[in-house]
Amino acid sequence: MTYGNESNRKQVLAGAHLMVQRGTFHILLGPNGCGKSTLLRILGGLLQPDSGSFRIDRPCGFVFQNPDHQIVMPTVAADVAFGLGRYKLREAEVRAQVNCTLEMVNMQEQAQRPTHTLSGGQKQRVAIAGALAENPKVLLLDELTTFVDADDQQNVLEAVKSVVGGPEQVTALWVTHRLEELEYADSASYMDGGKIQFSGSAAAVADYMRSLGARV
Ligand SMILES: Nc1ncnc2c1ncn2[C@@H]1O[C@H](COP(=O)(O)OP(=O)(O)OP(=O)(O)O)[C@@H](O)[C@H]1O
Repeated sequence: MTYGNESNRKQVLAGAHLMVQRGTFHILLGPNGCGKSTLLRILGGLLQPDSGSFRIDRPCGFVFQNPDHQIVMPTVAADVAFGLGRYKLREAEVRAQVNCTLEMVNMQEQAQRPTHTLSGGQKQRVAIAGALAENPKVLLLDELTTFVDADDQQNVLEAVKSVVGGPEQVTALWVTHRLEELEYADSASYMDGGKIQFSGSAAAVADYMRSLGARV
């Protein structure tokens, strides 16, 4: 993947080979600027790569680092319902789907809350519920816990963990800088210089990170 034009080209991905098993929680780690978000955006169809290929289950739900870029409605329930507008569902069906997805992220008690009164982590869970409402096979989650406190971090991770797998075999690809989050993952990868440098179980990646001098 290359950004820029003829006079100012920047190659960001250089043969990033990533394989994630369906129905698992996979963490993607790597230093700032190594290309994690670019890879995620390509997988989510938000960016068109100039070469290479990939296969991914569809539909995919994408959740951004800053929930304020994703939450568009004044209340929690209205926001989760927003994306369902294009499916021509009956009102009762929308209500049922909203309730069900808010329960998945443990936000059912907050359905009528104004979204601007939520904490960062609660907003992330509303954004996740919005993505889940459309029954995605894959959740692409870009640094959701960067700006949240420890309690919210745990709540957001547990919300994602609880929807992974299951009868629908939902897969989560979670980009983060926070190494302690490896304990939630089934598997992980470390990316640097536009390439996947190492992939394996969460424990194997933790060992690899230690070998690079990280405290895990
Ligand atoms: N739209 C763009 N135009 C030009 N360069 C870009 C664009 N988006 C990203 N880049 C550059 O591509 C490189 C990879 O960015 P990317 O956001 O994919 O990295 P990242 O690993 O997710 O970084 P971080 O952990 O800091 O979010 C960076 O050098 C970034 O500045």
